[in-house]
Formats: sequence, C-alpha cells, structure tokens
Amino acid sequence: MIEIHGLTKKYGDLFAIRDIELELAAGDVFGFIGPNGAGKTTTMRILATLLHPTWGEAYVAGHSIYTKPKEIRRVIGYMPDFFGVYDDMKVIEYLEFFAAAYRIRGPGRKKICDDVLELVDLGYKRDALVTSLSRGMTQRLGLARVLLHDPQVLLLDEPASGLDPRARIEIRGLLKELRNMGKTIMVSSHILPELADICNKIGIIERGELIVNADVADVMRQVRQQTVLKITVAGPIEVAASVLEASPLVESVTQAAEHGVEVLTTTLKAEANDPSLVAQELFEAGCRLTMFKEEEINLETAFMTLTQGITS
Ligand SMILES: Nc1ncnc2c1ncn2[C@@H]1O[C@H](COP(=O)(O)OP(=O)(O)OP(=O)(O)O)[C@@H](O)[C@H]1O
Repeated sequence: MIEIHGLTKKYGDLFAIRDIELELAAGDVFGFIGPNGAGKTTTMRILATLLHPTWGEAYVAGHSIYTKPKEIRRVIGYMPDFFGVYDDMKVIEYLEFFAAAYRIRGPGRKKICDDVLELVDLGYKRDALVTSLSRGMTQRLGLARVLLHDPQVLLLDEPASGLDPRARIEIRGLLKELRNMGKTIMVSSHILPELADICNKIGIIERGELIVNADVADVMRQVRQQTVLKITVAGPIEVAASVLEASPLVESVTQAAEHGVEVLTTTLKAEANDPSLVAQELFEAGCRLTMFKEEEINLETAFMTLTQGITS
C-alpha cells in the first residue's frame, strides 16, 4: 500500500528526511515515532502529494507521487497535525462541505456524514458549532472528515497531540476500530506508548533518518530471547531461591520487593524452553507457589533495549 525508496527532502543544507526506505502492506498499522522536527510531517506530506521530495520514490496503492497524485488523493485520508475549522459552521455542515468537495452527492451524502459522525462518537454534537467543540472532539471531527470518502490509506499526523488522557484513549480506541476495518494506517507521535498496542509495525525517525523500522512481533522476539519468570512463594523465600540457584535450567535469580512482596526474578537458560519444569522442581522441594508467571515485556522496554546507543 505504501512503498518508499530513498526518499529525501532537503531545505538548503538541512536534510528534513534522508534516504527513507519503507514498505507497508494492506492492513498494516505503522507507528511513526520521533521527536519534534525529526521528519514525520515531511514524510506524510510527501505521501499526501502536498510536498515534492528532493529525490527518491514513493508509491501509494501502486500510484507514484510524481505521476498519479490525483489517484493518490482519492485513496488517502490525510489528517495534518494542525487544521483549521470554519468558525460559523455546525458540525454536520462542516462535514457536508467536505463531502461535497469529495464529490459525494445526492441523498447518500447525508447518510455518509451521519455514519462517520457516529463512528467518531460525535452524533450528539451534530448541530453544535464547530468552535464549541473541545480539542479532543475537534480531533475526532478531523478524523471524521478524512473518512468521508472511505479511503484505504490513512495518514494521521499526531492525532492525539495536545489531548488530555481521556481524549487520547478515545482516539486510540478509534484507531483500533479503523484498523479492524482493514485500513492501512500511518500514524505519528512523539511518544511510543501511545501507539504501542495498536501498531503491528514501528518506525523510529531521528534527524530525518529512519533508525528503526521493524515488525512489532519481531522486536518482541528479538528482545525476549530468554524466558524471565516472576515467582513468589508462601513460606521462606530463601528455600525457593536456593532451589532455583541450583537448578540446571536457571541462569540467574534475583530477589527484590515489588509492591511490598518479595519476588524472585528468574532468568532461564536460553535452551530451557519449558518453564513448567522449574515449577515442578520448586514443588518437589516443598515450595508452595503463590505466583509463577512470565515477565511481561512492554513495547516501550523492548524498543529502549533495541535502540540503546542509537538514539542517544
Ligand atoms: N518549509 C521548511 N523550510 C525549512 N525547513 C523546514 C521546512 N519544513 C520543515 N523543515 C525542517 O525539516 C525538519 C523536519 O520537519 P518535520 O516537520 O517533518 O518534523 P516532524 O517530525 O513532523 O516534527 P513535529 O513533531 O514537530 O511536527 C525540521 O528540522 C524542520 O525545521
């Protein structure tokens, strides 16, 4: 759905983006992470055919940005990081205005506007003035606007920026819904956790260069090459600790209090792939397990591990 090769944009001597390579398939949700000024907006504006690159190639749904910009505009929904709303319009009028611009005509237009309003949970604000909406609602209206023509590809530039925690969660929920509808989504943010649970691919851009471009599942696999168990027991924890230390399956054990409870964090040897054998050893030594689970690893930790040194 999106194919980018050697994409570069220069402003004088400054590389806003440099040699970007990226491929996204239909249904991919790509989280585009980077600090302010890293090049996210530049990349998205080029894909949206609003900006010419200095060199490089980009295709959206098989259409080249150089030769088929009109075709690209029909299949994308681009939500910029800042967009204006017309002061004296009601929410529904605002959407009808853009629907007309997309040449959506006839009785179907009203239904489409009502449908997208429902999708973004703004049906109840249908007749409110756009200027009366909160920032979160305005962002949702912006999303409704780019969904009017049912685009296959969504380019969303920091849709959650400036929102309070509740509004951020709402936007995330909405993105999940769009993902479930099969849309291909490129969504930028400068914070990783915001995108962690909705993306299947993640790119990290810094100073114009895509320094990480990976499958979320691969990253998880790479980081988790060894199983780490969190274990608590009823009774003396030292007994369990010594059983674990003596176990041929265990590489290391550390003991520390977590939320007031003594926990044994146990890293298994790379070749030990059945944690239940460790449970059995503890059981046979008379330890009563009160917790025995694999340590959860979140995407943020995984990326911090992988990008250590690269992003500093
Ligand atoms: N029109 C322009 N003229 C000169 N430099 C520009 C122009 N547009 C962008 N830049 C520079 O290109 C770089 C990339 O900017 P870009 O807006 O793509 O970053 P971004 O990752 O989207 O940042 P933000 O999170 O702040 O939106 C920045 O250094 C910016 O100052």
